[in-house]
Amino acid sequence: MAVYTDVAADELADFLKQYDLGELLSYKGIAEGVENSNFLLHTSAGSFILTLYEKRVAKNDLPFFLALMTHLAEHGINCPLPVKARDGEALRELSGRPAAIITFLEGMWPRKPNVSHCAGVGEALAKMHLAGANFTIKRANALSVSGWRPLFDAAASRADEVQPGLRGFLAAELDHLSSGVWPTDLPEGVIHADLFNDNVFFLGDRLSGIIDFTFACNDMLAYDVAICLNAWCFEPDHSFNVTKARAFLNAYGRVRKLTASEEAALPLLARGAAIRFLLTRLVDWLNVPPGALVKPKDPLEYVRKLRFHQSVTSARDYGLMPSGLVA
Ligand SMILES: Nc1ncnc2c1ncn2[C@@H]1O[C@H](COP(=O)(O)OP(=O)(O)O)[C@@H](O)[C@H]1O
Ligand SMILES: N[C@@H](CCOP(=O)(O)O)C(=O)O
Repeated sequence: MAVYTDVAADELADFLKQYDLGELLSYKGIAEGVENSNFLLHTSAGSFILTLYEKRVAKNDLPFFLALMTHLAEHGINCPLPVKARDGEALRELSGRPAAIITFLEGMWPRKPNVSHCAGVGEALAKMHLAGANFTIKRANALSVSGWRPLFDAAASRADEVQPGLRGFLAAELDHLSSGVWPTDLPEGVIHADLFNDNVFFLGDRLSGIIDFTFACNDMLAYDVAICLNAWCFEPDHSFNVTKARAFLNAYGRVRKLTASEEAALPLLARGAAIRFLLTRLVDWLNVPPGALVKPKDPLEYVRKLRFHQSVTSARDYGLMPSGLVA
């Protein structure tokens, strides 16, 4: 459960007086997520999600996330909407943390994603990329290449406790990715940057919405594709499932076709995406705050994924044909 900061019932009832959300009927901490503290609220006006933003979220970035959700919702993407208080502001403070209430989205995230889920995600990601095209607020990706070294430095001295040799493995990969090979000329736009299965809701097999924009930023669109290849196209035993990758890439390409340069860069972008999640997971694994109700995610899952991407020689290995057509 990710609840780093608890909220007392009377404090929450007071907080809600700033909104037109009626009376608080019940609330509970949400047993999922690792980044922020989330609560499910039931009020006489309906169900809502209250988020208290924690460690990795800079307060200055919150207007970006909240405005982005509003923008995407206005452009046909089903995502939560920030709820404004009576003064017109959605961003507030609670228990010493920046806080916001967003609308509740119906659906369930898939515990065992199948090929059809992967296709749904490909289509939704491409639609989100197109919908974000005219969003004017900018936010740099704090967790791109230059953000990885500080994470490595924070974890390096204890990395070998998690797996012998991990420190050297990470150092070599970081050296490679920061040696000038990282692409700089691919199409950019607003990316979600964390579109994992617990951030995509389905009703049956139909994708019903996307949540959790707290890593969203401006970066290469194909980097978002690479993140999803990591998050959606491996099996529980960490073997790569090319059928899922093909379904995902095919569905993405039907909405927004990847350029030849984006396709060629996919193996490298997938390595970058793998080390990014490996590093944040490793830091979190080694630093669980005392008393926090959180289940840190396994960093070693990403060692295996990264090794796979290191063995990839072209986007063909992800199910793409050289022409850009899908097999
Ligand atoms: N708008 C929403 N509607 C319904 N459930 C939500 C919503 N936002 C978050 N949740 C629930 O809370 C969990 C954690 O949210 P998430 O945003 O992923 O956490 P974190 O802030 O830690 O990244 C989700 O897996 C989901 O169960
Ligand atoms: N997706 C990240 C963890 C952060 O995401 P959350 O939405 O589960 O809080 C990972 O898998 O490492």
